[in-house]
Amino acid sequence: MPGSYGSLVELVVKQTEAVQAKAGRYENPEEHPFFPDDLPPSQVPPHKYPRVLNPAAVFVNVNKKIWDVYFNKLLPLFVAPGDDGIYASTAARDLECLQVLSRRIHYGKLVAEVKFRDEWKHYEPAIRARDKKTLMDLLTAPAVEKAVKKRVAKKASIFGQEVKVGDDSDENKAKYKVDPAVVSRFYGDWVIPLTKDVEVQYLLHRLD
Ligand SMILES: O=C(O)C(=O)C[C@]1(C(=O)O)C=C[C@@H](O)C=C1
Repeated sequence: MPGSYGSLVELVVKQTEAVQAKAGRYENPEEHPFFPDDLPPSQVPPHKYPRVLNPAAVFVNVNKKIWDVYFNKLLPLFVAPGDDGIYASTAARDLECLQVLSRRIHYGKLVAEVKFRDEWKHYEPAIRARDKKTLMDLLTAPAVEKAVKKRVAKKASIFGQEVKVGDDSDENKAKYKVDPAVVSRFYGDWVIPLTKDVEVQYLLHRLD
């Protein structure tokens, strides 16, 4: 792309984020911009979001990593190679996917806050010692991770199933838009680890 935007998707994301910032999107602590520099201020009356997190939470933003993982790890797992030329619609879908992933991963802040409140006696010394490994061990729940991976595979097989009528030969053979095993693997390899990364980063600032 000519100008300073780099790729077309960067142009679409930057410009859309600027419009959404004016509409107050990033006043919501659950939303994180991919290009936080130079965003215009909100032009809508402020909404009173409940203050649940430590204010330092605003400094935790792993969207750079999410961007890299989305384009370089996730898309190659299931997107057919080639060029259909429909760039604007594709970039719009990319932005939707990126925003959903970002919201899910940054929910780690809220999860970490709940864990801290439940078990602050264990978390506090590790935070003061800036002991990332202990924090990671404390917040990790392998059984929950296993259940999450199973659940997303099931959801992908239910909601991502191609619906066919009148083709009896194929009736019993489900076809999926995205292989459920790929979704499960993507969660195990990237979504959950990035969520945990957010949790640790947030906890390190929890006593600021
Ligand atoms: O549910 C939790 O306890 C979380 O911290 C979230 C999550 C996840 O990303 O799904 C991350 C870490 C845990 O090991 C289990 C699950």
